[in-house]
Amino acid sequence: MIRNNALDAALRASIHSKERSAEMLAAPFASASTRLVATLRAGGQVLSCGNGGSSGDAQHLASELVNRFESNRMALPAIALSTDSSVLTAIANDASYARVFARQVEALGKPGDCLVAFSTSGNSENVVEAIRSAQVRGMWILAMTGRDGGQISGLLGSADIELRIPDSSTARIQEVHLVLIHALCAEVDAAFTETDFPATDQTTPSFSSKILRDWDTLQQACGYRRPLVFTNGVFDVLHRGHVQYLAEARAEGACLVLAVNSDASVRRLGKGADRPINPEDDRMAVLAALQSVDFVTVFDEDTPLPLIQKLQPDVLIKGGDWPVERIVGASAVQARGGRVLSIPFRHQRSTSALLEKIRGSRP
Ligand SMILES: O=C(CO)[C@@H](O)[C@H](O)[C@H](O)[C@H](O)COP(=O)(O)O
Ligand SMILES: [Zn+2]
Repeated sequence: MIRNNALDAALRASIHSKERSAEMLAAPFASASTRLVATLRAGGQVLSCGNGGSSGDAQHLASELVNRFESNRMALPAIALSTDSSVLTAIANDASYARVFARQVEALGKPGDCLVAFSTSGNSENVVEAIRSAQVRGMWILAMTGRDGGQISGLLGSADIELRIPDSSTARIQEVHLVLIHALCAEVDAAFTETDFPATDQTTPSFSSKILRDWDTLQQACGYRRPLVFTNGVFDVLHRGHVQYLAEARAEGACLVLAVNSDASVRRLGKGADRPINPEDDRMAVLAALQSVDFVTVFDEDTPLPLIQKLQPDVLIKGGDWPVERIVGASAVQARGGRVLSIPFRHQRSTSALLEKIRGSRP
């Protein structure tokens, strides 16, 4: 058998690097794949970037998300930021090469999206700048690094994930990055099977899957989808004011959880003997059909405080009739650095007024 020493050495070194990575990256890889799937399920997109061989990796990942990896599934949104030479040359020429990815993140990134940042040294300035811009926009970072993780490692926050290859050779690090790309894509393929997304509706999961009564299940489903927005209410007879307010609430983050008062808890509010008009199952079904609502749940307590404490939302929202200081759970959310908003009503509508009108028109 003829062997080539250079090839043997490269293959041996690559295998060694892959074996060490298998030992060290199992846990962060599991978090990264779970989080990537959750991001895509929430309608978030993936932006990817890197230089040289890593720009190829960024493109490789995006192509397999947009098209497919090994099995048929819906198309998924991903853009490699190293592909448009007009955009790249304009930014590099008018600003600087350090800004080529950051500027595109500012143009395309939305809260809850993922930036996959490839850098074997962890020090490429344009990748570092892209990470900073993505963090400002409420995106999370999946950093694919090597060596000691460089500057990138120090920039990452608690919401970010680093897959750092334990090697010091750029080539070996890139070789393991490619294995990670394929392993991530296999997890994405498995999560987005044709069964989950039937051919008749390839983009919208069925609305009944948004109704999660069990708070543990809800916490698992939305825990990674941050910034997480929470609101609550009775929502007995849905009207235009509700729809507008929920759309504005959703725009504040990457996922909106809506908790409705149970029928028993509505009765305790003393709105009238015949309230709620619509039982909780019906109210939840109608709300789950709204595009702005990611999950609907129910609470039986007098206030949603226990649920807010469990989910730890980043943004807590009520309608404009609630001043911030009276919003239940406000101090718990603010203590974690979250925001509490009272969204002014743009349409003066109320369920009680609607009901009076209907009753008044009875023959
Ligand atoms: O592919 C290779 C080396 O294998 C090179 O093109 C390499 O990617 C370039 O030198 C990059 O500029 C290195 O950047 P980084 O990995 O340190 O961020
Ligand atoms: Zn290379």
